[in-house]
Amino acid sequence: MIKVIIAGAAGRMGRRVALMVNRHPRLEFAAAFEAPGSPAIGKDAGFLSAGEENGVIIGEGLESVIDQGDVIIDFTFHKATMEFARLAAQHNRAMVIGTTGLSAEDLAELGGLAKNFPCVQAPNMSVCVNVLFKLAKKTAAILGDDYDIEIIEAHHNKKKDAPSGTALKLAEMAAEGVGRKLSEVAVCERNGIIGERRSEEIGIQTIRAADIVGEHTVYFAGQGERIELVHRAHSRDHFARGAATAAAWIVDRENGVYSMFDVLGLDDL
Ligand SMILES: NC(=O)C1=CN([C@@H]2O[C@H](COP(=O)(O)OP(=O)(O)OC[C@H]3O[C@@H](n4cnc5c(N)ncnc54)[C@H](O)[C@@H]3O)[C@@H](O)[C@H]2O)C=CC1
Ligand SMILES: O=C(O)C1=N[C@H](C(=O)O)C[C@H](O)C1
Repeated sequence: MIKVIIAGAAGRMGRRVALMVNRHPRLEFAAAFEAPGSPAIGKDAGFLSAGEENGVIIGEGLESVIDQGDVIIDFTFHKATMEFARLAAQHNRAMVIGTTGLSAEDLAELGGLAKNFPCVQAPNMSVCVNVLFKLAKKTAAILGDDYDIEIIEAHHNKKKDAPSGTALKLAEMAAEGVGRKLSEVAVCERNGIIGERRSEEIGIQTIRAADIVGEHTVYFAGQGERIELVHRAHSRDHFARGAATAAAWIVDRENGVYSMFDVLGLDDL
């Protein structure tokens, strides 16, 4: 069995990941940890996620549990994720990184660190969303420059980063489809007398409200008609299931950074 360490085990995602790891035939939930000072430290992770004790007591920080597992599943906060990646590189532990909000510098550092460990990093672990990424690129490529591309994302009011990592990836895929560089055409805010929309813009707008799990819509709008590509998450379980699938997949890989396209075999689409 592949032994899994869950980072941020008391979080919204950490709790669902614990359930999906338990259900996976090749994975064993071996250890869990939380941020120093978290009230969850010392509690049973199974009790937090499923209301039933499973004997995995939540530790304080990754160093306290890193020897107990083969692969770390991380849904925490970007600064913490980078600390875990540095430790994973030192101890040659595999990682699955679902945390969003990693900067371009963070991703460049991760690429260097991953010479010493294998890692799946993806802003969305859902099968349908990864198919949507491919559809966004293909649709943009088919429709070309005459269609305005706009993205709207909606999430719960506890989310810390904006736009969502998924919205940014959708924008990147659409930009690739029409041969644009996202950093040159992304527009994440509109307010005041902003003038007419430049045709090459890719707009990304954010909604934060109550308990919305996660919704993404990509508009391709032409004269008199539009296509909308939409994904709505009904719960967090499909993200967690994707992370468990990635954990079972990554342990046998060479060092390096992989995506969910690699895990799901979507790369050639
Ligand atoms: N890739 C994907 O499919 C998905 C990614 N996410 C991303 O996952 C991240 C977490 O989301 P949620 O679970 O909703 O947040 P959350 O705030 O409910 O959970 C994060 C957990 O990480 C813990 N944490 C923070 N710093 C830590 C540290 N230094 N050491 C150990 N634990 C630490 C927190 O105490 C908290 O329990 C966000 O970046 C979110 O965007 C969320 C859903 C799906
Ligand atoms: O914070 C969340 O909840 C989610 N975050 C991810 C993102 O930023 O794209 C994925 C999902 O939409 C849920």
